[in-house]
Amino acid sequence: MSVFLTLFRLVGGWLLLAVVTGLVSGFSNASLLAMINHSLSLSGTQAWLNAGAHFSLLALLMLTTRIVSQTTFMSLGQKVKARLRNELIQRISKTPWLKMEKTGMARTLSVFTQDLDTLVVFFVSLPNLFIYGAMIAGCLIYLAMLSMTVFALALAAIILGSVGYQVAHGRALGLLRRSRQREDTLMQQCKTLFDGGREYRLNARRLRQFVDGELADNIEAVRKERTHGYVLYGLATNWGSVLFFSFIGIVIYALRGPLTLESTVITGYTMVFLYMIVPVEGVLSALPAIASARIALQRVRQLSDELEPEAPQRIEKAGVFSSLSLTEVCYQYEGSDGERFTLGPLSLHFQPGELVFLVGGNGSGKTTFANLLVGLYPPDSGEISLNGERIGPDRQALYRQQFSVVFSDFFLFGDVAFANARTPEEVDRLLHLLRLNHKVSFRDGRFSTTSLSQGQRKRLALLQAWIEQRPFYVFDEWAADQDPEFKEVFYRELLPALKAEGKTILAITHDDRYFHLADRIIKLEEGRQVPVHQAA
Ligand SMILES: Nc1ncnc2c1ncn2[C@@H]1O[C@H](COP(=O)(O)OP(=O)(O)OP(=O)(O)O)[C@@H](O)[C@H]1O
Repeated sequence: MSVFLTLFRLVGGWLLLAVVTGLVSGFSNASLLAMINHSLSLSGTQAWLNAGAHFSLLALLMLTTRIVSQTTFMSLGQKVKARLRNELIQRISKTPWLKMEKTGMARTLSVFTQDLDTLVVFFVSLPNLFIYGAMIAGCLIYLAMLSMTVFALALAAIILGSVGYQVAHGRALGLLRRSRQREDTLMQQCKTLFDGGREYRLNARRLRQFVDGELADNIEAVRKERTHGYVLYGLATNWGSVLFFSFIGIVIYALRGPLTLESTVITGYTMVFLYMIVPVEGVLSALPAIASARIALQRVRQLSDELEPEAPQRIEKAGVFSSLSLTEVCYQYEGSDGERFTLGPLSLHFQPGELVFLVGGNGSGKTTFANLLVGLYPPDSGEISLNGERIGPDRQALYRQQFSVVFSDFFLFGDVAFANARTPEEVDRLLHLLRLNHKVSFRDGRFSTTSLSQGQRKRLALLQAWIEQRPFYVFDEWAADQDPEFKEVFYRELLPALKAEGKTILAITHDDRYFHLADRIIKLEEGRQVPVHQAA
């Protein structure tokens, strides 16, 4: 029932319309049967004509309500899908980066595609559920009118069928739920197949191990769980059919004598029973769609809950950047194997126009510090102040807008968000300085191409950051994949030019031959700041 309540919340009155028209269609369908049965005993032209007119009206009602129900359910399926997609996208866009990182793209994509499609399939099967359900209910009422004893027997068969169905259903649901979780892993594994595509091609053994091992095992596990789940549903459906036919057989052949049923009454029963075969099987085969939809909705809701949005943000304009302070700031990773890495406690101060280098060995916490500094990771303790004001949870978004970052694994956009922050002449000048002017042009806020070498792409990412005109720049090992000539340009021309504009720069670097150019060097070791011993 919770599936319907959730869907009702999403589409409201339209769902009610689709359900009611479906029920009307089903009941009018059952009434048609009663009418046909009744008409067989009529005599006289007038009586036939009257019955014919009733028949036509009822048939028209049954058909029009069926069409309305089917089309409404179908369009509601797409509506729910679009609505949930929008809700999820809105939520993702408001989720702090750390939560997104933890949730992972594979699971999100899997919910976005498979689970939402499952809901659409559910909506497609809903008309049958309601129309057939009402037909069965109508037929049962008609049966009750014909004979209460036969009706009681039918009810007993239905109860027996439901108990059997529930047993299979509980087991099948568990299997389907487990297989859906496996599909997330499968999605992640397919991503690995692409992300590591080059490395796999260069290492055939690794590729085979992955494809024939983990990946094949998972595909097989999904196949088994799905097959078992659906076979159980199939068995439950057949159990329903067996009961149904046994019931028909018992009533028509075994109870005909004891119940002293006349052959005209028997004809009536037979018609009702035969009429019920299609709806009974239709309802039984539509039931797995409800189970799948329930799992899909649970997964959508779970993802939505996990993607908890940031605290409501204060609407205010940032003042001119004058200082940034970190006081006793700490951040800790909780590794899955219980291993922990702690950054801090760190107390640091930054001012406009400062060029600061952040150095330290691999794994010393430089990138973690950059994420913390720019507000992508919230500090576990300590505080960050901008222009002397503490940055609370309600000012995180505003705080982040102070920074332009080129991460070591940066994402290169084809356009620039703040195209007017620099003039086209300034952009052209920097394109020249970055030696990109022969490759890329910048028009109407877009770059002509991003199909460049890795080093060139990184230069373009720097250009984008520069165009944004933020007060604080962070470069994570920006020069690592630049040629020596361009390293010179970066350290001796670009960084000083940004500094001359009054920008604060934190550059994570291992290039010790340029360390003397920094105003200050921060060195990290195992997450803690240590003194720098710089060669003269
Ligand atoms: N997502 C994560 N979950 C758990 N631990 C992490 C995570 N990311 C990094 N770490 C751990 O935090 C430590 C610091 O990592 P970080 O990436 O900040 O180092 P770094 O100084 O930037 O290293 P490098 O010079 O190699 O880029 C490492 O020991 C790493 O194992």
